[in-house]
Amino acid sequence: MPIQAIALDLDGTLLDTIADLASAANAMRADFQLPELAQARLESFVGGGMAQLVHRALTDDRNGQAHPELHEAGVAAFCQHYERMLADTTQPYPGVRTGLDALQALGLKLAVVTNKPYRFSLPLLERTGLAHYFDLVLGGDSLAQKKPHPLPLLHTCAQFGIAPATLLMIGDSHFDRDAAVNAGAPCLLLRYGYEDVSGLACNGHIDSLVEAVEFVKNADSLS
Ligand SMILES: O=C(O)COP(=O)(O)O
Ligand SMILES: [Mg+2]
Repeated sequence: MPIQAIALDLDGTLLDTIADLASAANAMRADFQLPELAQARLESFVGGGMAQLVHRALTDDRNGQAHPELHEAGVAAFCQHYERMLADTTQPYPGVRTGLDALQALGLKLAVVTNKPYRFSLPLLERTGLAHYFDLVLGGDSLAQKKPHPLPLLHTCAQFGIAPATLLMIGDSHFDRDAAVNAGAPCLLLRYGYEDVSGLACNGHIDSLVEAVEFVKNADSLS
């Protein structure tokens, strides 16, 4: 069955958000008298949504769990800072607009399926001029579960009236790949994002969204 719709990840896939995310995380750390962390370190903490990022950024540990009261204060501080610096440097990656134009021209429905909170996701898409491409935007807090749970992708399929095997997930992390596997959807991974995905099995590794266009054209059956 051919591909009928695309679910796109946001951070590290459509938008290069890391400088603004890192600034907000470091501003939060400064509020708690914690020293600044390198952007590359904070980049390795992104992918599992804001609550996880705040745990990791406060503890400087991938598996860290901040004390619940500290975490709650950290989330409030992070939100306040990120709201302010949301789109200071954030830009679409090269090839994103060309790729979205081409995918849309193929008649595909497009969705954003991100673990980022919705309150930041839609404004970022609007401020970077990408919002008009999407029929559906799901944040990490839009449903009861987020990636790698299959629910956001299955919800997207239900909204579009399509089968999971015809929804192509395009992302930059194991959260995206695992969500696709769990939903029974095919998946392409971008190499330029926030995780080294070279060792992750999927339907293909690409360097630009433009490369996804050929993949879709050639995809007769991926299930
Ligand atoms: O908010 C995150 O941690 C990651 O967001 P993403 O799902 O768009 O990569
Ligand atoms: Mg991502």
